[in-house]
Amino acid sequence: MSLLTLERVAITLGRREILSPTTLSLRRGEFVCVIGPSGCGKTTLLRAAAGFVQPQAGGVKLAGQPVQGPSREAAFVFQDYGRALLPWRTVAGNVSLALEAAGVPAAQRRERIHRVLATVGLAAHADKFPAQLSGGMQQRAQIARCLAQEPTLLMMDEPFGALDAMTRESLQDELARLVREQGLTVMFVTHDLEEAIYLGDRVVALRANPTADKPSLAAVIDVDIPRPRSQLATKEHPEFLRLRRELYQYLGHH
Ligand SMILES: Nc1ncnc2c1ncn2[C@@H]1O[C@H](COP(=O)(O)OP(=O)(O)OP(=O)(O)O)[C@@H](O)[C@H]1O
Repeated sequence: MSLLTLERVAITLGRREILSPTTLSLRRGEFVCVIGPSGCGKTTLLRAAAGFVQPQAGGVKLAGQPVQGPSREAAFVFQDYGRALLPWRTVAGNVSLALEAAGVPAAQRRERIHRVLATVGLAAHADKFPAQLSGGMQQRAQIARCLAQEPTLLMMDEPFGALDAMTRESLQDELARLVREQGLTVMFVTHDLEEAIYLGDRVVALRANPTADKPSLAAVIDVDIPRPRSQLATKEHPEFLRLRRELYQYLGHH
C-alpha cells in the first residue's frame, strides 16, 4: 500500500525545467533514497513531495489525500542543523517547539520530550544549548524535534552531509534502527552512493538537464540486501558492490 504518491510531478523554476514529469510512490515503512548529480533537482523533488513547493504539473498524494502545503504528517530534516535549531533554546526547548506547534498541553510535553530524547541518545543533554553539542548531537536533536511531531513520513535532505565519516556512520545506523522500530516511511536525499544503498530499500537516481528521451528519473533500483545491515559486512556484500557499480554507471554515463 503506498503512503506517498507523486504522479507526473514536473517543476520549472524561472524558464528552466528542473524536473521533468516524475512518477514515484513510497510504500508505508519504505526507505527510499534519492541520488543524482549536483543541481539535478533532488531537493526540489523532496520539497515538492513535502508540499513546500507546488509543481507546475502533476500532483502529490499523502495517504490518498492531495498535498497542497506542508503538513504535520511529514517532518523535514535539513542538512544545516546549526540553522534548524534555535540557539537560545535548550535541546529540550527545541524539541518542545514541535509539541507547542501541535498544541500539546504543557503537562504532557515533559514526558514526550524525555521519550524522544532517549530515542536518539540525548536524554543526558536535555538542558544543554545547541552550541554546547557536537555536530552529530545537534543533528540528533533536530531528528528528535521531528520525531516529537509524530510524523508518518520523514523527509531528509542530506542530513549527514556535514558530519565527519565516523559520526555519519553511527547516525546512519541509529536512523535505520529508529525507522524500523517506529515504522516510519523515509525519503532521503544524498549525493553519496554508498549511503543511499546502505540505507535504502530502493534508490532513485535522477539525472540533470532532462530531455524528452532522457527524463529526470534515470533509474529506480531495489536494494535486496538483508537487514539489519552493518557497516562492514553490508559494504562487502556482493549485492552492495554490484549495485554500487550499476548506480555509478547511471550517474556517470547517462
Ligand atoms: N528558486 C529557484 N529559482 C531558480 N532556480 C532554482 C531555484 N531553486 C533551485 N534552483 C535551481 O534548480 C536546480 C535544482 O536545484 P536542487 O537544489 O533541487 O538540486 P539538488 O540536486 O538538490 O542539488 P545539490 O546536490 O547541489 O543540493 C539547480 O540548478 C538550482 O540552481
